[in-house]
Amino acid sequence: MSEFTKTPGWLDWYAGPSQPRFQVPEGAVDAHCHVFGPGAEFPYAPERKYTPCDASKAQLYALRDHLGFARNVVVQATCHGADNRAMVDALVHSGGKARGVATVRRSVTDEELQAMHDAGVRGVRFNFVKRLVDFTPKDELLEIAGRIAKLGWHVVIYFEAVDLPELWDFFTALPTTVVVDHMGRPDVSKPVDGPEFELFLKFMREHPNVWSKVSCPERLSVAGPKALDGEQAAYRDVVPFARKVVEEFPDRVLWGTDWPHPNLKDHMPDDGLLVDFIPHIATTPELQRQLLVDNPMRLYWPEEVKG
Ligand SMILES: O=C(O)c1cc(C(=O)O)oc(=O)c1
Repeated sequence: MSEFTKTPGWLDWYAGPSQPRFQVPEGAVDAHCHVFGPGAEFPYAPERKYTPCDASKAQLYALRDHLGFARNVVVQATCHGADNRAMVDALVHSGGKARGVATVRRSVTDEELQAMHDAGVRGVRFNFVKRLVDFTPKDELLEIAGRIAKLGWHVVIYFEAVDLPELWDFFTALPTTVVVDHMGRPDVSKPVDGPEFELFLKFMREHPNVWSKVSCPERLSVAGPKALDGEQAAYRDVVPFARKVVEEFPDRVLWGTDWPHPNLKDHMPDDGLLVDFIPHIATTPELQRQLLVDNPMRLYWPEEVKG
């Protein structure tokens, strides 16, 4: 029994997701998902901002198989702070089918970084979303970035669109590939060709080392409809934003379920219907293959990519 009590109002992941109508290409990678605990085995961090339901590696890999994916990238969830044991445990029990993104502090040793590398970690996450983490000084993050660059890792950044101007100089100084979570959380009630999203596109245009996950329509959508009850046109207000990024930067985009969808307040999506969102944003088999196979393989399993 876990001694943890979930944050009030917590929504658990959707049990019994539907079978997607969209068949993902062979070898597809779910490049953004998490494990939570289980808390009794891998306790949540004292400094966490939320306490989730448990979401184990076995449940994650069952979802992978159900949706038709071949591999996962497991991103350290903030409820585990810089204790990467649950994520690393998921990687080492994946049979080589999962890679990971860790959260580390400057106190991490080279031996610990190497052990994580051996387990399949290929990146660190810097989080600037204030409801999720306490502030970390930029000099500490730059020091970490310099160290992990030597391992060939990349930096994943999570921030809100309104904070991009202030973070621009820091982001553009990072010495690695930089992967933006959830398109930098655009406000999709604003125009897709308005100044806020244009700044994000400019960030990607001017910096060829910047990639984006075109994930989390369930988080970004304002007008819906929700991916529930067989809805095949879910989150249509997010489509123009994600489609724009996929079409302009087809070789620098990734997609992930974001399972088990931390901190959703309004509803929990049916992950099968979330997969059916993909062909609305990557509209040709070629774009779908780049998004789901070629790009994540190049970033996370480069040794398996020929030529
Ligand atoms: O928006 C969020 O609440 C959220 C949280 C986390 C995390 O807690 O790690 O990860 C995500 O990708 C998104």
